[in-house]
Amino acid sequence: MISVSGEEMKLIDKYCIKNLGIPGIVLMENAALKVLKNIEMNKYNTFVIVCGVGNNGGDGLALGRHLMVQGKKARFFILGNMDRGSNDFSVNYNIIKNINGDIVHINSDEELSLFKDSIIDSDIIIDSIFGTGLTRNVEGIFKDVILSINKSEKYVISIDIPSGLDGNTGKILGICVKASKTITFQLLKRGLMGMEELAGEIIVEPIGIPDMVIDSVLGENLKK
Ligand SMILES: NC(=O)C1=CN([C@@H]2O[C@H](COP(=O)(O)OP(=O)(O)OC[C@H]3O[C@@H](n4cnc5c(N)ncnc54)[C@H](O)[C@@H]3O)[C@@H](O)[C@H]2O)[C@H](O)CC1
Ligand SMILES: [K+]
Repeated sequence: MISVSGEEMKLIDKYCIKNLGIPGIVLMENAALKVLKNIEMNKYNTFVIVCGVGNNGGDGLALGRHLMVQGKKARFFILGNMDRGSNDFSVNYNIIKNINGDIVHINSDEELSLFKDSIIDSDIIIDSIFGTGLTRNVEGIFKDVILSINKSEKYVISIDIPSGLDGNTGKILGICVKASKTITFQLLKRGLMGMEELAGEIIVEPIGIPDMVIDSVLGENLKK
């Protein structure tokens, strides 16, 4: 099976959007539906969805919208500076606001303890904090949240990559979510290889990226 670095995945993403005209929001929606497909819906009713403000977070918001539409209880916890939200994250954030979604921004100890209480009452946690955009060690409130997720021993699904794991090297950057299942998009990220201990069951799901893009980007990189 082909494996890619986070950087290569971003180049593939960019090629799709810039050269083929497939909007990123379409890839994000496809990604969300592929995570939905891998959730045993009859088992879970109350979801806690933890979102960063990048596209990984956007995936979680889009997934949560589909869960809400299917009658599931979803509470969204947002981590990070909203002013730095990616465009596609913001599109899905606004939709959740418009459908009166239950959103909590974790900026204080008070909201952190609300988060801890919510995960105790939940059936399942969705980890959409960081994906291939993780750039440095996880610290502060992000670390506290991941600690709480891991302490909860709840069933956890990580979107694309367990948050805190470097998608290129497989290194843990400070702390990492311990997932029960990880749904990674289109191609296996190199950092996930052999990481079932942390990522749980790893499922690679295509999200509609044509092979010609992968051949062209990876072919280019192989030539370098
Ligand atoms: N083709 C595809 O594979 C698709 C992937 N999708 C999803 O997009 C993410 C990658 O999104 P990106 O916006 O590049 O980055 P992240 O969301 O992973 O995170 C970036 C976000 O987090 C901040 N950040 C980074 N490191 C830290 C840190 N240590 N502490 C705090 N904050 C940090 C950074 O500043 C950004 O704000 C990919 O994984 C997929 O889930 C698309 O949705 C669909 C196509
Ligand atoms: K994640």
